[in-house]
Amino acid sequence: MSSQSVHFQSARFITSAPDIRHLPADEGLEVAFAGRSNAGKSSALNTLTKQKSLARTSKTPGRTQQINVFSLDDGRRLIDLPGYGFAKVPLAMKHKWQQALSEYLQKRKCLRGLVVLMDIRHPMKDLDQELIHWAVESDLPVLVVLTKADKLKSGARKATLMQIQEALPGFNGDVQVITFSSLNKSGLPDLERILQGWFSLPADEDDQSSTEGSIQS
Ligand SMILES: Nc1nc2c(ncn2[C@@H]2O[C@H](COP(=O)(O)OP(=O)(O)OP(=O)(O)O)[C@@H](O)[C@H]2O)c(=O)[nH]1
Ligand SMILES: [Mg+2]
Repeated sequence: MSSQSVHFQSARFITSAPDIRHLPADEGLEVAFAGRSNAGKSSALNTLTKQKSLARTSKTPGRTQQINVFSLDDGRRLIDLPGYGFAKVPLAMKHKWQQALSEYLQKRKCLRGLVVLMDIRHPMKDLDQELIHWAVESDLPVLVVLTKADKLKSGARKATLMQIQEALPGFNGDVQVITFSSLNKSGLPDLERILQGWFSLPADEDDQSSTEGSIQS
C-alpha cells in the first residue's frame, strides 16, 4: 500500500458483488459513492476516472443493483453502491440491495470516506439525511456532492450550496459540501482533492481490529 497520490484514471473494474461476502478482502482503503437512485453516482465515477463507461449509467433509476468495485492501485478502491429510495422495484429486490448497502456501510472496515451524491434540484431527502447522520456518528468523513449543477443557474446553484451547508450545523470538518457536474466537469478539482486527502491517510489508522487482541510489547 502506497501513500502516494492516487491516479483516478487507472481505475479498473474488479467485480460486482451482491453482498459483502463477495467483496475483495477487507484491507486497504475504500471510498464509496452512495445516494438516491439516479443521483448521478455512476456518472460521477466515470467523470472522476475520465472513463466514459467504467460504471454503467442509465436514465432509468435503479441501474446499479450491486456493489461495484473499481481498483485504483494496490489496496485502494472506489465503490459504486446501489441507489436507495427508488420506489418502482419489487419489494423483495429492494430489500436485497438495501440490505447489501447497509451491511456494506456498517461492516466494511476499510471504508475510509463516504461520498453522498444528491441531485442539486432534490437535495437532502430523508434517506440522505439518515445516511449522513449515521456516517457522522460513525466518525466517517462525508463529502456531499450536489450533482447535475449544470441544471441550475449560478445564483440558484450558490443558494442551494449555502442552504445545504447551513443545514449541516455542527458537522463542520466532518462533512464537506461541493457542487458538481458530470456534464461540464465543474467541481471535479474539488472532488479529486478531497478524495486524494482521504486516500492519503494511512490504512488502519483508527481500525480497532488491528489493535484488538494484539500483544503489547
Ligand atoms: N445534466 C446532467 N445529467 C447528469 C449528470 N450526472 C448524471 N446525469 C444523468 O442522470 C441519470 C442518472 O445517472 P447515473 O450516473 O446512472 O445515476 P446513479 O446514481 O448511478 O443511478 P443508480 O445506479 O440507478 O442508482 C443519467 O441519465 C445521467 O446521464 C450531470 O452532472 N448533469
Ligand atoms: Mg449507478
